[in-house]
Amino acid sequence: MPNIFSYQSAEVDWCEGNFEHSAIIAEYYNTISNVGFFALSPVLLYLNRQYRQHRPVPLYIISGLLLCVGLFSVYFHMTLSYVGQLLDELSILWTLAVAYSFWLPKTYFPRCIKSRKHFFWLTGITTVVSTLMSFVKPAVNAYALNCIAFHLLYLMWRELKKCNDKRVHRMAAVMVLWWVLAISSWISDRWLCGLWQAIGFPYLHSFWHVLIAISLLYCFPLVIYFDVRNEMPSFKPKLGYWPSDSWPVVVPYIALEEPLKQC
Ligand SMILES: CCCCCCCC/C=C\CCCCCCCC(=O)N[C@@H](CO)[C@H](O)/C=C/CCCCCCCCCCCCC
Ligand SMILES: [Ca+2]
Ligand SMILES: [Zn+2]
Repeated sequence: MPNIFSYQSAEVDWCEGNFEHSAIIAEYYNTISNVGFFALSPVLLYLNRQYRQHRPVPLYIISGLLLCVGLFSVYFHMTLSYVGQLLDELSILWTLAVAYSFWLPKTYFPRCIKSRKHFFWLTGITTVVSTLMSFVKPAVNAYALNCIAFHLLYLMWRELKKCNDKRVHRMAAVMVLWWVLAISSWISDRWLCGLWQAIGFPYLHSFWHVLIAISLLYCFPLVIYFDVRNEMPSFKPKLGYWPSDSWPVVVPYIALEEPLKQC
């Protein structure tokens, strides 16, 4: 029986050639391109610090989980081991589960769920079952995870229908654009590897890492914006860009404004 920790024991092998740039790192560019996930957490925590002061638990837990996603993705591409692949996929699954538990607006709860506490239990049980099922055919897991993005898009669209702020709509459009580029790179690497190898550019999966990290940079402020609007009625969310609106490269964040108090 092959050792599940051994190099190249995973079901999946990405298009980039193995051990071409290092004797210990199987896919060199797919490994180093995870750097974005390590930057994402401190950026989210720092820029959204007003939100963090009022709702520290979700932001700290999600930031920690994003670091795990980066770490396990590095381990996976470095070794291409079976354990690496499962850790990579399961860390994404649990990050999504925690994000949904904290941030899914109550209006989207199934009818039988009466409170967020019950929703926590539902997501917890669903995620444990999915974790067990993920061992059946690990190669399918990534496809299932990518499908969740379509549900996220649907949620964003429903929430945007209730929002008149043009800047927020623009930020959502930019997020979708980055995601389309990201998912196109992921699919191209998976399905058209022969073509990319033939032209000597089998690096699309590293582009996916960078592009999905950028789309998350837009996705989280949007989620925070809707959370403040739905769950923190004493504040008004305000979209800002760091370092300033006029810079060519900017990072979005959410500031909290207290609506004028009536005496
Ligand atoms: C109300 C809900 C709020 C949800 C907030 C979103 C939380 C997103 C959390 C984590 C996503 C991390 C995805 C990074 C993957 C990096 C590792 C990787 O590349 N793994 C591959 C193998 O190396 C593996 O094949 C990839 C699997 C697919 C993962 C797809 C995850 C879907 C993420 C949704 C992203 C939303 C962005 C914009 C949505 C339109
Ligand atoms: Ca490879
Ligand atoms: Zn990857």
